[in-house]
Amino acid sequence: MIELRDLTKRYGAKTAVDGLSFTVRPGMVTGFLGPNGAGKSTTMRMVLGLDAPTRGDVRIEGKHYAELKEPLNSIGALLEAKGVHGGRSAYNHLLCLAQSNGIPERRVGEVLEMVGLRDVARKRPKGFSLGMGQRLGIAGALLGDPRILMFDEPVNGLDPEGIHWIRTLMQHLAREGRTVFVSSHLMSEMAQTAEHLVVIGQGKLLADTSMSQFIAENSRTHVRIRTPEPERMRDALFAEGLRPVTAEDGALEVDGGDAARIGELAAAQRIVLHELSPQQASLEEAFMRLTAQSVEYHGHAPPVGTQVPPGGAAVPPGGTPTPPAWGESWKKGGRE
Ligand SMILES: Nc1ncnc2c1ncn2[C@@H]1O[C@H](COP(=O)(O)OP(=O)(O)OP(=O)(O)O)[C@@H](O)[C@H]1O
Repeated sequence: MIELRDLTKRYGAKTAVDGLSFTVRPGMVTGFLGPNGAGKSTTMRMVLGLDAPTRGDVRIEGKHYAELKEPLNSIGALLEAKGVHGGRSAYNHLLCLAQSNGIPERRVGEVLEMVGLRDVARKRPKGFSLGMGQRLGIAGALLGDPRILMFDEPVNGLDPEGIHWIRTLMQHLAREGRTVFVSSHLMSEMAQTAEHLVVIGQGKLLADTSMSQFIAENSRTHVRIRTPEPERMRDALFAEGLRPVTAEDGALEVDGGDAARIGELAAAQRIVLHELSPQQASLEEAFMRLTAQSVEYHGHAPPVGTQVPPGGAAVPPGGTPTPPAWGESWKKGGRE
């Protein structure tokens, strides 16, 4: 378990982490999400005692990192895969780490096997691909057989096979009852990996919720209808108690509507349809809406599919404005 209480880090005038309080629990993968510069790496460095908090506290199994007797047995971390001595073989790199932490040498062979690097164990990491470097970093994290694992953007730059491997490994470690805390700036990646989500923006907690709750709240469907007779269709929908809105391209959109029922309604009234399609909001869109106000470096265009008026709420194209309190219900303490 990792517990953060009011964790804050300032660099001069910049507040990188701003009063974060949440708990990372064992037995599941917890995704730590936020746009670039949100404060994820700074938070993880404070967990490991590499950065001192300006205010607040973070504990691993109830202790500060510096108080852990055998830190590698408690928490294994992958912060930056490049932190490997390029001139030493992969085996010797891990052996040094093992010896300086009282870990038996046989464990080196075991972790190399686990990450699939046994055949290149005697090679120098200098010549390793990005994926092999990540695997070596993960081998180092697993060396002490820790109860807690923490990975900072582990899939960055990996090919699909590497991404699949890391995802499967994290889920396997969680099923063994370990605490797995993994950061990413990609919602789509986390949707397939994490059971729980902690979302931050500009150092502040935006959400602390289960993935299933996040999906349930964000997979609201609407039905899109295109017809040469929009007025008649609109009247027919209203008569059925449905409330269509007109999208920018003139299509009608019915929130939460049932496509089959709407099709039958159109047929009964002999209204010609050019399109009748159920639509689902993607989690990536939901994540971008949530963090839109707190993205540190905006590009020239707003996030795809959203328009954000200054200080206002996100508006899906042609849709109903999302209230500013969007997602409020699953902020902080939304665990079931
Ligand atoms: N040593 C430092 N000195 C000054 N500012 C820093 C320092 N480290 C981080 N920051 C700033 O703190 C903020 C948070 O950075 P951090 O690297 O923790 O974010 P992140 O969420 O990990 O981002 P990314 O996804 O881009 O890695 C950024 O604005 C960053 O520029």
